[in-house]
Amino acid sequence: MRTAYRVETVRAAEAALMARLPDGALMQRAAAGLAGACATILGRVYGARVVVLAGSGDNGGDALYAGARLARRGAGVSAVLLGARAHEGGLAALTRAGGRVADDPFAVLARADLVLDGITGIGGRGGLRPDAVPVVRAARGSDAVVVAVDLPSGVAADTGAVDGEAVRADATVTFGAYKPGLLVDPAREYAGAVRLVDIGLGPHLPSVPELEALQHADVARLLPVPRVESDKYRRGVVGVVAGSARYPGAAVLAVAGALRGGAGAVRYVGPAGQAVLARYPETLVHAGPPGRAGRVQAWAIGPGLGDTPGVDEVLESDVPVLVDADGLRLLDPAAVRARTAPTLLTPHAGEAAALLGVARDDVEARRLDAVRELAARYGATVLLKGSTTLVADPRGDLPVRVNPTGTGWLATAGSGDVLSGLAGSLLAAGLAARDAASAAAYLHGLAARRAARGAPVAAHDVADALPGAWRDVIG
Ligand SMILES: NC(=O)C1=CN([C@@H]2O[C@H](COP(=O)(O)OP(=O)(O)OC[C@H]3O[C@@H](n4cnc5c(N)ncnc54)[C@H](O)[C@@H]3O)[C@@H](O)[C@H]2O)[C@@H](O)CC1
Ligand SMILES: Nc1ncnc2c1ncn2[C@@H]1O[C@H](COP(=O)(O)OP(=O)(O)O)[C@@H](O)[C@H]1O
Ligand SMILES: [K+]
Repeated sequence: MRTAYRVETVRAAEAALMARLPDGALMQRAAAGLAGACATILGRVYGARVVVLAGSGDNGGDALYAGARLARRGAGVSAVLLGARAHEGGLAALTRAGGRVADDPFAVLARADLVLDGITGIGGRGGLRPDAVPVVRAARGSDAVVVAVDLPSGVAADTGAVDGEAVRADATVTFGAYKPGLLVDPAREYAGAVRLVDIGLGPHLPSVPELEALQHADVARLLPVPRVESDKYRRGVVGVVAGSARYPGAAVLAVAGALRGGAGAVRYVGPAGQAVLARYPETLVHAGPPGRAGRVQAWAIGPGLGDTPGVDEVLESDVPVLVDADGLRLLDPAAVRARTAPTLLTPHAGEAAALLGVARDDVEARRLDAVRELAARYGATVLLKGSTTLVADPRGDLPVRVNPTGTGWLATAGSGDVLSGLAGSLLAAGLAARDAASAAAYLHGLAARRAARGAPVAAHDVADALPGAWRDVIG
């Protein structure tokens, strides 16, 4: 499990740790880790040209001390000082080690092999200030590798928002703990490859993080396994209510996901039964309505539904319900809040925006806030799809889960339908809504990577790759 903590929490842990250490020890740990990471990136430190962009706070201090360490190993290090002052100790160390303050920032940047972005870290507010913008652009425009110190300067550590201009790093070396912005877009994209340097913060961090990202072993523990006494009903039956005369394909894709999700049987309910059977003869089909289709352990409703009724009826049931796509447009918020069995809503940014009554751009800029707000408002588990898929629980004291798998190739019509079926199937197999959502997103993203391997994929390719992804996860 990978975890991320808010700035306030990191600062409290740092204060507790610092109280037990000599002055400056923590910064030296950070600088040593940073210099080591830079040495790995450079390959050869001796003779390398390094530029340190130093802001006025401790983030600049880390960068200057790391610059000093690289200078002692034979790198030519120049500092570009941004802001009213520079970290005194860091600048003195750099000078003592043979580094110097650049007379012409643009000249040194044009020849740099590596640029350290130490403008702002967790103390940064808003985007880059105007004096930093041309310098950062010159760094990005050069051939140098740009390494962000703790965080890319200009991104919001707690939300992942990027208001204004920010550093686009090739790599980020972060200290003590991941911050949410390093795992959530849009900021995540600015961070490049993220490396965590241990500075001893672990024992001082609370047990519940702000965010958590599951890994293979975590997902493997969640996935259902048939037992000797299992039969298809005990494994769970998932009811899929999807598709319409206009969009029969959505029904086929949702069923395709559901068949690979661990339920023992898939019951399709709706007008696209023929199309479903033509592709998946193992499906139990029923024309509807859902209440007459027979018992299920969970419903997944919504993909390609058009205006077909059924959402109200499904929400009245006493089993877990997943609502996606058109179902989200048709649902009555009061009916969701009144439910006693779990509800899982799976909007993309546009659907989330409609549910919240805000603009789509607002959701994309602040995904973490949006998913939490939706979960609280609807009293439901919410899986917010997109470049960073997030899962929030209505219980606000649980960490939001961020999905680490996936690929931009998943942004293809119908892939969300596969995800709905898959997550619905995991619900029917008995997983809690939060686990079903995060395990489904994980497998779905992994399947897409396996299917794509750098080339475009269709939604049904993703469904076909799910058993392989499942095998990867359980090892
Ligand atoms: N607290 C600690 O014990 C440790 C802190 N460390 C480093 O210290 C950093 C935090 O240091 P600080 O609290 O001094 O804060 P920062 O250095 O992150 O930023 C604060 C400074 O930047 C200025 N600033 C704020 N927003 C700005 C903007 N948009 N553009 C330009 N300047 C801006 C502020 O006026 C202030 O001088 C961490 O990110 C990490 O790099 C590490 O050395 C590890 C130990
Ligand atoms: N930029 C992106 N990077 C990675 N995954 C993405 C991106 N955009 C969308 N996705 C994923 O692709 C799927 C698309 O689902 P959705 O928006 O419901 O499309 P559809 O309704 O056509 O099936 C979701 O799993 C989503 O997380
Ligand atoms: K930085």
